[in-house]
Amino acid sequence: MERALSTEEIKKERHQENEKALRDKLMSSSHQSSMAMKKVLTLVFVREPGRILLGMKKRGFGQGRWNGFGGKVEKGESITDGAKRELLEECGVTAKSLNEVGLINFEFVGDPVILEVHVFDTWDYMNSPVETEEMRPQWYGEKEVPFGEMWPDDEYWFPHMLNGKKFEAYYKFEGMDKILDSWIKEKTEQTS
Ligand SMILES: Nc1nc2c([nH]c(=O)n2[C@H]2C[C@H](O)[C@@H](COP(=O)(O)OP(=O)(O)OP(=O)(O)O)O2)c(=O)[nH]1
Repeated sequence: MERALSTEEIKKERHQENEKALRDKLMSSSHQSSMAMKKVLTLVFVREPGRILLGMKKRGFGQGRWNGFGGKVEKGESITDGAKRELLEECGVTAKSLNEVGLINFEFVGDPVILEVHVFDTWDYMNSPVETEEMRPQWYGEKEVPFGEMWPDDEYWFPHMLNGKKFEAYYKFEGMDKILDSWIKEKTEQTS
C-alpha cells in the first residue's frame, strides 16, 4: 500500500512541478515567439544594523508601493552593474559591493513575459539616500517593514533576506494584487 505523503513531500513535489512547468515554458520560447520571454531585473536593498532602506515608487510599475531600488538590466550590462546603476539613479547611493540574496520569477496571467528579478543587499555603500523623480527613500526598522503598502509577495521572502538567508521563489499573479500560485526555497548559503 502506498504511504500518505507528508506536507513537506507534497510541498517538494509541487515545487518540482512548478519548476518543470516554468522550464518547459521558457524552453518553448525559443521556438514560439508567442510563448514566455524573460525580462531580467534587479532589486537592491541598502542595509544597516536593525534597519533597511525602502523607497516609495513615485511612477511606473509598482507605483505607490514601498520597495527596494532597481529596474531592467540594459543590453551589454552585467546584472550587478545594472543593480548598482539603478540604485545610484533612483536614490543617489553608490554600492561598493553587493550580496546576492534571492532570485524570484514572476508570472502574470495573460502576459507571456516572465520577470526574473535578482535581489541583492548591500551593507557597504557611499552617500546618503536622496529623493529622485522615481523614488522617495525612507529607512524602516526591520520590525516595521510596511508590508501592507508593498508588493504582496514581499512578506513571504523578506524574512529570509532579513535573516541573511539566500532564497529562490516563484509567484504567479493575477493583476497586481492577487497571488494565484507560489513556491519558495531557502538556500543553505548565507548572504554575507
Ligand atoms: N519587492 C518587489 N519588487 C518587485 C516585484 N515585482 C517587480 O518587478 N519588482 C521590482 C523589480 C524592479 O526593481 C522593479 C520594476 O522595475 P521597473 O519597471 O521600475 O524598471 P525600470 O526602472 O528599468 O523601468 P523604467 O520605468 O525605467 O522603464 O520592481 C515584487 O513583486 N516585489
